[in-house]
Parts: sequence; structure tokens; C-alpha cells
Amino acid sequence: MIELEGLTKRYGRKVAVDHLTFSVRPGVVTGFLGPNGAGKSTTMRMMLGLDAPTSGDVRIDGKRYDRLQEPLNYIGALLEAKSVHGGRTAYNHLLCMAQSNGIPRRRVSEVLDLVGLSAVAKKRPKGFSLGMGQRLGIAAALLGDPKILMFDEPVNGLDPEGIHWIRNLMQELARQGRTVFVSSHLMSEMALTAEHLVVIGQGRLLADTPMSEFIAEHSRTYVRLRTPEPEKLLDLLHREGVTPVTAADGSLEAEGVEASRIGELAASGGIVLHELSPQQASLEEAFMRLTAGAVEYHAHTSTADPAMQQAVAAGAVPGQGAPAGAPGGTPAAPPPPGAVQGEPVPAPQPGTPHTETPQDRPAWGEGWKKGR
Ligand SMILES: Nc1ncnc2c1ncn2[C@@H]1O[C@H](COP(=O)(O)OP(=O)(O)OP(=O)(O)O)[C@@H](O)[C@H]1O
Repeated sequence: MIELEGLTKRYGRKVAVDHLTFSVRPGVVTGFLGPNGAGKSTTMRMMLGLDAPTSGDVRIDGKRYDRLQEPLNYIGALLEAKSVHGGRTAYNHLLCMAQSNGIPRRRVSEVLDLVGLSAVAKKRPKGFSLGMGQRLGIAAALLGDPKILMFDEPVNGLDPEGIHWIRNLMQELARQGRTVFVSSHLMSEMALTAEHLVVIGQGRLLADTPMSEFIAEHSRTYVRLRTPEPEKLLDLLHREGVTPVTAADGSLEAEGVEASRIGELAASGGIVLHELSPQQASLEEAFMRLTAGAVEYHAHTSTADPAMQQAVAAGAVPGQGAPAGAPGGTPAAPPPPGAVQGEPVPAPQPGTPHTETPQDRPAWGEGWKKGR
């Protein structure tokens, strides 16, 4: 179990992590999501004692990381896959870690075998591909057979077989009763891997909820319809109190009515249907709707993206889009949690220069390597 209590990290005037309180429980894979700059890496670094909190606390099985004796036996982490000693072989890299944590030598061969790197055990990791580096990082995380595992972007650089493998591995580790905490920007992958989600935006907790509830709560379900006789169908639907909207591709989207009922109505009116399909939103769409107001680094929005169109229509993207529920637009969606109705999502204060760009930000791990 990992427990955070009021965890806060400031860098000067920048609040990177803002009073985070949540627990990561054993037995399920917990996904950690947030837009770029939300504070995920900073949170993970504090969990591992690599960064000191400004205030608040993190406990690993009830203890602070720096109080754990031989910490690899409690928690294994994949942070920056390439942070290995370039001069040592993969085997020796793991052996050094094992020796400093009281882990027997045979475990090194075991984990190399587990991640499929036995054949290159005597090679230096500086020649490794990104995917091989990722596997070596995972081997290091598994070395102490810990009860808690933390993976930051574990599928980065992995090929489809590797992605499948790490997904199954994480789920198997959770099934064994371990605590598995994983961050990823790949929503489709996260949707397949995690059962529970913790979502942050601008350092603050936005959601701590089972995956299924998160999708149901932050997205809409509707029925998509295509017919060569839209007027006739719209007439029938209006009589049922249903007002579909017309999507950009000309299809109709009806909310608050079952697909079967629409089918019956169409049959009763002798109306031809070319499509009648219930739509369940994806994790990506739900995530974008929840976090659109908390995105720190906006690209100039392409509203060609359907999930973004919905976030815009929901008024969740500051300064963009039509009012929610505007005629001809996507129906209204709930405001992001934490947003006060009628009030704008907090924006940088005037007079507070915000000159930082993603390029200016330190690379992963740079901060702690320099002892910050
Ligand atoms: N060492 C540092 N000095 C100053 N600011 C920092 C430092 N480390 C992080 N920050 C800032 O804190 C905020 C959170 O950064 P963090 O890297 O934790 O976000 P993230 O959610 O991991 O982002 P990404 O998804 O892009 O990896 C950002 O605004 C970042 O610029």
C-alpha cells in the first residue's frame, strides 16, 4: 500500500504537487494519469524519496522511503529506463543493485530471464534499444521481489509483443496481491491494463475511482443513427421527447433512449436505418473531458479531434468553443469536477510571468541526479 497525505511540492512559486491525498491499494493495477506537467513524475519521485516534499507525507507500507531497510525488497520502480551505468554489463548493473540490497546473486539471472534479456546479459546497456532498456529497468524493479511496484511510462519504446507482455506482467503482479502503480500517456493501453485510476491536473487530485466509473461519469453514452430519411425519423423521435443532434459526418446522435426503442420506432414508421449503434465513450475521451481545464501546455487545439470537440462544447477548454448545448452542437456535458459552475477554470494570475515551455523543463530524473 502507498499512502499520500497532503503531499505538496513547490519549486519557487510553482506548485508542482498540491495537497495530494490518496492511497494506492494492493491487488489491482492503479493507473496514474494527468496531462503534461500535471505533477506525476514529481509525485513518483517523492514516493521514492528522490525529491523531498515541501509538506505532507508519503508512506510505503506505513513507512517513509528513507526509513525502509533495503528498499528494493519493499518497492521496485521503473523511472528512467536509460539511467543505468553505461560501462557495466546488464548483469553487473543488476548485480550491484542486488548486492547493495541483500538480494542473492541467483535472482539477477532469474529477472533477466523473466524480462527476456538473458541472451544479452553480458552486453553493455548503452548499446541497447529503447525497448531493451525498458526491459532492463523492469528487471531492476522486480529484483527484490517487492510487494509494491511503480512504473512510469513502462510501454515506452516497446513493440506490440513487449506491450502485451508488460500488460500481462502488471496484471499478474496485481493478481498476486501486489500494489501496482503505473503512469502512461497511452490511454488505450491504460484502459486495457488498469482497474483503478488516479487522475491529477495542475498538481491537484481530479479523480480517484474505478476505471469503469471514471468512464461512465466523465463521458456520455448515446446511440448513433444513419438513415436516408432523417426528417421522418426526427419527427418520430421528437414525439418521444428525444432531440438528437447532427454530428459533423451527418449521422444523428440520440441521448437518453435505448437503441432498441429507436429500432422499434423506425420499424413502425417503415424507416430504413443504415446504422443504429450504441456508443460508449473511451477512456481517452473521458480523460480529455475531465482534464481539459487543467492542461498546462496547450497546443493550438485541433477541433477536428472528436474528444476535444466534446471538451470544447462542454466549456472545459478555457476560451474555446460554443456554449454547452448550443444548437447543432454536441449536447451539454458536466463541468470538470472542482470547477465552480459559472466561474472560469483558474488561469495564471496577471503579472505572473509564465515563460516556461516543455522544452525548458528538466528531462526526467535530471532534478534528482543533480541532487535537487
Ligand atoms: N526540478 C524542477 N524545477 C522546477 N520546476 C519543476 C521541476 N520539476 C518539475 N517542475 C515543474 O513541475 C510541474 C510538474 O512537473 P512533472 O514533471 O512532475 O509533471 P508530469 O505530470 O510528470 O509531466 P509529463 O507528463 O510531461 O511527464 C511542471 O510544471 C514542471 O515544469
